[in-house]
Amino acid sequence: MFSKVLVANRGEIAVRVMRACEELGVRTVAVYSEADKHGGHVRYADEAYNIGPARAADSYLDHESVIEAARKADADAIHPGYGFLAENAEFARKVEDTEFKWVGPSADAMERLGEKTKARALMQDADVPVVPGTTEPAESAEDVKAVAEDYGYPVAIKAEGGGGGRGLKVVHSEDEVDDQFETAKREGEAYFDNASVYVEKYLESPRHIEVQILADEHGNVRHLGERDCSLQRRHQKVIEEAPSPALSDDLREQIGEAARRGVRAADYHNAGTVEFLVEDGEFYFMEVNTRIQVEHTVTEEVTGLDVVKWQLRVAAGEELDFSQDDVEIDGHSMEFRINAEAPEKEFAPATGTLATYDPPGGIGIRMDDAVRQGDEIGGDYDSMIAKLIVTGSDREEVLARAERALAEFDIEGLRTVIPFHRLMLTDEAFREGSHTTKYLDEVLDPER
Ligand SMILES: Nc1ncc2cc(-c3cccc4ccccc34)c(N3CC[C@@H](N)C3)nc2n1
Ligand SMILES: [Ca+2]
Repeated sequence: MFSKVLVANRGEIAVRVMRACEELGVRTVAVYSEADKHGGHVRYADEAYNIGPARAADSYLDHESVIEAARKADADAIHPGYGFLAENAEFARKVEDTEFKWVGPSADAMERLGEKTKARALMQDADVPVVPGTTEPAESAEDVKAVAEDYGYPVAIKAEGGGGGRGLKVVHSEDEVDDQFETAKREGEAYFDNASVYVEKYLESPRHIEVQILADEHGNVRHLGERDCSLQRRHQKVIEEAPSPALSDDLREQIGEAARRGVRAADYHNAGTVEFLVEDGEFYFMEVNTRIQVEHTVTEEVTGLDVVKWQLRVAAGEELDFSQDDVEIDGHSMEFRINAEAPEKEFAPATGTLATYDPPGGIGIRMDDAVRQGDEIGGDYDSMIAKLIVTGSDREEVLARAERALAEFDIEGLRTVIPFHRLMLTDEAFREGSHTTKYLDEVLDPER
């Protein structure tokens, strides 16, 4: 096991990784920008290095600054967290070429799976159902029409460099194809520096189901069950849960095994998430996230497995010491992202001072955060300041416990989405688990 790990991130995920290190007897190194010099992750670490000004491009995204800090600290490994450089194959390759171990999949695996059309072809070869469409880039509007010929409208034109809702164009009829195709390529070039697009049958109201994977460097691949991320607003996940209320046990088993096959075929190691769309009892591969995710927590709560500790052990060459049959889903868990945003102002980012920060407690409550009362919350980075994870024996108990926890949660001095979460818990569709990925957008912005 490593003796010292540098966490190339900030906020709650940096503290999360450092907690795993603490439990493994590993010393921790924080990196921070000028804006974060009093940050929670700096307070928590054994040592900390300034890597630049507030602007992420000049600090948390600066390859050389991060590697330089690892050298100064004489760290053994670098854990990227999520966001920032976590899925940057170029940086992963740079780290692989240094004396530091990269805590994540290989740069090659990231590249194999990062290219959406390559990933789709690879999954198809592994008998993983993919959303019907092309596994090669679309060269012309004719390719779009060909998919519509086979599967009907609407179809989706997706940018190879897109993801997370960016670079997705829905085409409802043939007369829209030419313009939408040209626009998709132009925007792909402009936003992702990649004009390549591909085509899929557009599923009208899918659930967004993702499977947590752990794979060691000795050929063991396990899935840790699924998460349901269907409650989203403009492609931002709001509440995630495990297990999904929408899957039968049979579908659960099929999706988990498909995810394992796909990851094995990709020669993938460490933690990863295989994303699927589920509609009418069918599931379709969408993409792989080659990083630890914000919502990994709900999987940990229902399996009892510490995914981040396993990332560190696998990176240190250890074997997964449990079989697939040992993985049991017990109970139910929901994660509420606590964002500094004003729900009444279209969720605009909010800044201010945490005059009061009094999170809930009690049975089944987990808080993953890096803030404390009195902290300044600026607008330099993403708006999530904490995660409230609520676990219980079943979904009903989680809903009741979440209502209690959100009622206890007291934040003054800063607008947050807590009132929105309280409202969601009174929503009929959400309470019965029948919401789809479109539900929120249709409820909150019906005219969109
Ligand atoms: N062929 C096909 N059909 C339906 C889809 C539905 C989504 C989707 C997934 C999750 C939330 C959404 C919210 C509004 C609109 C779409 C979604 C989707 N996403 C959204 C972000 C990225 N992960 C891919 N791709 C889709 N692709
Ligand atoms: Ca994704």
